[in-house]
Amino acid sequence: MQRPRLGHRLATAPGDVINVFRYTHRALKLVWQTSRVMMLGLALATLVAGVLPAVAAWVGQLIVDGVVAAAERYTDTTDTLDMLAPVLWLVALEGMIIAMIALAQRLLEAQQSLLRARLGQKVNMMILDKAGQLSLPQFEDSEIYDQLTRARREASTRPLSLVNRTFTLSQNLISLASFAVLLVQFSPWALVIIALGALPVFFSEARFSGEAFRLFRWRSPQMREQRYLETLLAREDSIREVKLFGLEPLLRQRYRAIFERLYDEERRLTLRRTLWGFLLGLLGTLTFYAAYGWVVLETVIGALTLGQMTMYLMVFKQSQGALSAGLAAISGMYEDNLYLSNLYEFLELPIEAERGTLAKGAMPGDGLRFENVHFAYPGGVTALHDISLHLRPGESLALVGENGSGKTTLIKLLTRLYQPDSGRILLDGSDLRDWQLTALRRRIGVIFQDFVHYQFPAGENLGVGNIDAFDDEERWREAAHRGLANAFIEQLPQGYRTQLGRWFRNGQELSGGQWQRIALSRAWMREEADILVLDEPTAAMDAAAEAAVFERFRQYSRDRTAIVISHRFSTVRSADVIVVMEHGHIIERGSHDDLLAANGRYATLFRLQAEGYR
Ligand SMILES: Nc1ncnc2c1ncn2[C@@H]1O[C@H](COP(=O)(O)OP(=O)(O)OP(=O)(O)O)[C@@H](O)[C@H]1O
Repeated sequence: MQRPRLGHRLATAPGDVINVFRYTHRALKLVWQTSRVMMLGLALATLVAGVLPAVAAWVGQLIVDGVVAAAERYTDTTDTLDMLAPVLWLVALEGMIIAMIALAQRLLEAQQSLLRARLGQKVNMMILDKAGQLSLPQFEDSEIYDQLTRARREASTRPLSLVNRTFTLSQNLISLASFAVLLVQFSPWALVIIALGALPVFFSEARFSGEAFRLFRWRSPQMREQRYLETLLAREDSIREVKLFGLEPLLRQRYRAIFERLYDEERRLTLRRTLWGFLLGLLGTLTFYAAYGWVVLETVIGALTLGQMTMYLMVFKQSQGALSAGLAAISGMYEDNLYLSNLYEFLELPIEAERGTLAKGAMPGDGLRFENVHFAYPGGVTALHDISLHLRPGESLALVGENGSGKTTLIKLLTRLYQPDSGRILLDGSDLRDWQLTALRRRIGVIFQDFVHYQFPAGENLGVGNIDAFDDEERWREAAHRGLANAFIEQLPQGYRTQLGRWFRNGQELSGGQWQRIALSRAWMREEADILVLDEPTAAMDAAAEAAVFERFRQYSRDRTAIVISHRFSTVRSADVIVVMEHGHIIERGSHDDLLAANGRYATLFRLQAEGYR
């Protein structure tokens, strides 16, 4: 495995630097859109928290000088309260300023935490929206999957972090400017000393942020693998097999090994970051004490009053704090920008624009045509070669062939989950590409062999088959009747309202065959669909159930085009056309009787299966 190229380059050219910060304004805009009130509140609280410390330092100076002056004037006969009154007022003022700073800080934190929640939700929704727009080939691309995972893991907190840092930076810049006004009166060199102390840490932090980000990117495939192993070890649908095969130790060992490898890199980076942070941080301490000595010296020789000395020391300390906080904010912004680049990379993935506009074909009633269709999966071998076939409305087609011969792929093309590499697929005389996707999908009802077991109530498990009738209980019942699921659903504790699956409270798990009946009924939710496709719908059913299912299927699909994929010839034989596929080619086609008479592949397979039943 390749080690990450850590620390290989930081943005150095001016263009790069600007580029690195290019997401800042987008993050600001995002927060602005999320809540204007809170963003303005944040800005105000930041301003207050930025200006007040300098004011407090200045009042502090007035207090000390006031005390010294009072002490000088003090004699036994003076009215103490009268003399101290101005100083006491100043002390009260200082107390109020400190209270205001505390209030501003609290308000900052409260608004940040509320914004964090809203913004996290917003970014997650953006990611999920985008995920919904990706095409199937994009989903199957592991690079894109990594991008999605990275975006989901880190991106939701980054926009707010960026905004907070922008504000922290402004707050510290304001403080720094106000401190500078005070410090310049002491000496302009004081500013130079402070800057010299803080810059080295800044550069090292920026460098390490870049390295940390590259490490994060480099390890996203491993993180994904780790998550997958977690799923295997902790999900009910896999744990049964994992337990029976005794896979736990092996999987846990893999999980640990990935962690060790990642941890090793992380430890190296953390150690280096800490060491450099400490060494360069010493410089800051050193410059502070140099300045300290200088201020003390000036006071001793009488150039500064005691009050001024107290103020300058405080201002020195606080300017240094403000400068390093400001610089840390900049390097943090750089880091946030790197992570946001991930998010925006994902959000800006090109998606195929919908070009189709047709809601009706050019030749209604022509049915379905495949014309010399070729197709290969991205990066895979050719799965379909030169497929041509024509199905008229009302005709039924059965697809048979060995595993991997291309039957399901043909259906995926028919439903436009993938596009042919060459050739055309026509519905009612118009290319599928020219059809409006929603209009096309409304006409087709498909149940794939790996249909989803939704952890929803039974009725909704049917409702998903037709989003327009999702909640329609009448339609659920009708569909369940057609799919032979009504009998067992009605016996569930809450009938159609019974939660299915084991994930949630009171969930009822179904048998494989019962789930298949649910899936079949789902297909019947699409009353307006005139093309029905069942990809091995009855594999988990007993023979009697299968016979009953197909009896119903024939009854209800009489005026529709029906496509069935099955390995059971008893199911297949009644279809109008049977197509035999092998390695992506159609090798035979015809009715059951034609194919038996031709005595080819179909006849051999049919006899083989019939033998088995004898
Ligand atoms: N998503 C995919 N990406 C890449 N290759 C795929 C993908 N799905 C299927 N294939 C490959 O395409 C070929 C045809 O697969 P397909 O699923 O169409 O076969 P099938 O005839 O439906 O098989 P089965 O009877 O096992 O369901 C196989 O060689 C398979 O490895």
